[in-house]
Amino acid sequence: MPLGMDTSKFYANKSKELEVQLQRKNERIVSLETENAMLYLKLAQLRGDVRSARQEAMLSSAELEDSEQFKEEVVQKTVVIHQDTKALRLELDRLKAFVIEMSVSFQLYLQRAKAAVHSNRASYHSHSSIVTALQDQLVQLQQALHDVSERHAKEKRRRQELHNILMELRGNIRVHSRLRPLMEFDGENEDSSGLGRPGTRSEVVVHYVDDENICVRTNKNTKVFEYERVFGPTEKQESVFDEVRPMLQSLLDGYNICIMAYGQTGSGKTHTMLGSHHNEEYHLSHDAHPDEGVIPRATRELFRLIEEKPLGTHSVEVSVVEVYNNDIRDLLSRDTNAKHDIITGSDGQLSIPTVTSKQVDCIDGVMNLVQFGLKTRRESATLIHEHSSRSHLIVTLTVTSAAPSFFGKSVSLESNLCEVGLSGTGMSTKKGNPQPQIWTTDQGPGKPLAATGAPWPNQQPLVKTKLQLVDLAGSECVGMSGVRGAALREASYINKSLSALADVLGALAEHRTHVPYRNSRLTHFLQDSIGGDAKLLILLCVSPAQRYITESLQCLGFGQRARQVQRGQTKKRLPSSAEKVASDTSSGTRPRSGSSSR
Ligand SMILES: Nc1ncnc2c1ncn2[C@@H]1O[C@H](COP(=O)(O)OP(=O)(O)OP(=O)(O)O)[C@@H](O)[C@H]1O
Repeated sequence: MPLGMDTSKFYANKSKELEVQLQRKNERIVSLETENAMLYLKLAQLRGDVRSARQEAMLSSAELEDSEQFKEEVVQKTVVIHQDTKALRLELDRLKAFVIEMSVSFQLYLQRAKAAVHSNRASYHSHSSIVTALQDQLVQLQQALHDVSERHAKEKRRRQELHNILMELRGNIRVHSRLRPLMEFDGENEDSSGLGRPGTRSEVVVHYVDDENICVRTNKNTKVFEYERVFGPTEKQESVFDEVRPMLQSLLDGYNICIMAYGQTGSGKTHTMLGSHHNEEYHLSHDAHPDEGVIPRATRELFRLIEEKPLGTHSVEVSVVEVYNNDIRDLLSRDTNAKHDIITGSDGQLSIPTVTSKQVDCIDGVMNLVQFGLKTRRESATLIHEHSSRSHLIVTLTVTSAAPSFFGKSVSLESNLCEVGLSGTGMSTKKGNPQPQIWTTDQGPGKPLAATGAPWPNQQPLVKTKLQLVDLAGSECVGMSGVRGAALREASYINKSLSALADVLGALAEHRTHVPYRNSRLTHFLQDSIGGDAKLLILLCVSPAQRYITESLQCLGFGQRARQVQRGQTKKRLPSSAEKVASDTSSGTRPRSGSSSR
C-alpha cells in the first residue's frame, strides 16, 4: 500500500480491480467455451466429412455393381405401385358410382313401396306378396351396400399401405432446400441502387439450378449440392407444403413425424414454418391463405384427414415450447422460467409431465395457442434475449387414434408394447428405437375424444403419434470478437445443440447402437420423431447473398450429411418394401423406365 494512502480506499480500489479482472476472466472462460463449442462443431463436421468419405469409398464399389439393378428395382416397384394405385382408383370410382346407383334405386323402391302401401291400404292384404318382394329386395340392397362399404374400406387400407411403402422407399430422412429471394436488408450499409451488384456484399452467389440442385458460385469455385427437392426464390408456400403433405397421412398411419427448418438468421425459417411476421391473424376460413407456412398448413391438413375418419376416433393435443440455453421453456404456461425435465419411466418411455398440453379440435385452436406461445416468447425475449431466433421453437401435435386394423395386428403381436396414460405431452419411446405408443381403450383414459365428444370405441387399440414442427435457432457462425455476456452464452448453447443434432444424424447414418440423443435437450426432446421408424424432413433455408456465404455453405453441408442418412436407410430398406410390393401385387406388366424413387 502506498504510504499515506487511506487503507479502506486502497482495499476498495484493489477489490474493484480484482472484480474487473474476475469479470474479464469469466468472459474469457465463456469465450473459450464458445470457441470450444465452435471447434467441436467443426470437429463434428470434419468427422462427418471423413465418415462420409470413408463410407462413400466403401459404398461406391458395391454401389457401382448393384446401382443399376437397384435403380431398375425401384423403377419397377414404383411403376407397379403407380399402376396399382391407378387401377385401384378406377375401381374406387366404379364402387362409388355403384353405391350412388344403389342408394338411388333403394330410394326409388322405398318410394314405390310407400306409394303402394298408401294407395292400396284397403287391399293391403291382397298386395302382401308385393310388400314381401319389396322387403326381399330391400334386404338384398342392404347386403349389397354392406359388401360395397367393406370393399371400400379394404380398398382404403390397401391405398394406405401403398402410400406407406412409397414413403418407405423415399427413406426416413428427407432434406429439402429453399433459397429465399434477395431482400432489401441484404444490402444493409450499401447504396440501395447497388443491391445484388457483382462485387458488393449483397451479390447473389447462391443459385437455384433445378428441382434437385442448388449451387454456390464464387470467383474461385462452384459447389453444387443435391437434395430431394430444391425450391427457388419464387416458389410459393403452397409448393413447399405440397411436398410435406404426404407425411400427414403417415402420421395417421402410425409414424412419428418431425419437420424442421434449419438455416442462419434471416434465411426464411420462420417464413417457411409459420408465414409472414406481419400477418398474425390466422385464417378461420377453410382454405389456406397464400402466405401461410408449414405449421398452419400441416394443422389444416391434419384436421381435414381426421374429418374423413369415423367420428370420435381421433383426438389432438398441442404443446408449444422453446429450447433456450439448453432449457425447455413451456410457452403455454404463465411461468415460462419453470424447469422441465424429460423423464424416463420404468418402462423406458419418455415424458415431460410438467409441460402444458391442450386438447384442440380445429386449426384455429392450434394457431391461437401457437400465437399465444409466440407472444410469450417475444415478451420474454425483450427481457432475456433480443432475437427470437436465439431459441429453438417446437410445436408438438400429439394425435391419439383408435388404431387402424394393421395396428390392431401389431398390438396382438407385440402385446408388450407400451401401456401408458395420456398425461403431459405424451412423449413416448422405446429406448433407442422410438415407436408410436399403443394401448387398448380399456387401459386408456376412458375420456371422450375431443373432435366429436364421442366415447372411445370399446376394446379398440389406441395409437399415439406425434408431429413435431421445429423452427431452429439461427445456425450462423458467431464471430468470437465483440460478442459478450448473454449473447455469447446463447451462441455457445446454440452451437452445442446444433452440433449435438449433427452428431445424432451422424450416429443414425452409421446405424450405431448408441445414438447420443441425450447430449442436448433439443435432440432428447425430438428423439421420438427423428430416430427409429420416425420420418424427418429437414428444410434448409438459404440466403442468396455473398455476405452470408460461410453460413450458407455450413447449412448446405449439414443438409448433405443428413442426406447420407436417408440414402443409407433407403438402400437398407428397399428389399423389404420391394418384397412387400411384390407380394401385394400380382401384376406382371413390364414397367417403363425413367421414373425415380423420389
Ligand atoms: N421465400 C421467401 N419469400 C419472400 N420473403 C421471404 C422468404 N423467405 C424469407 N423472407 C423474408 O425474409 C425475412 C427474414 O425471414 P425470416 O424471419 O423467416 O428468417 P428467419 O430465418 O426465421 O430469421 P430468424 O432466425 O431471425 O427468426 C422476412 O421478412 C421474411 O418475410
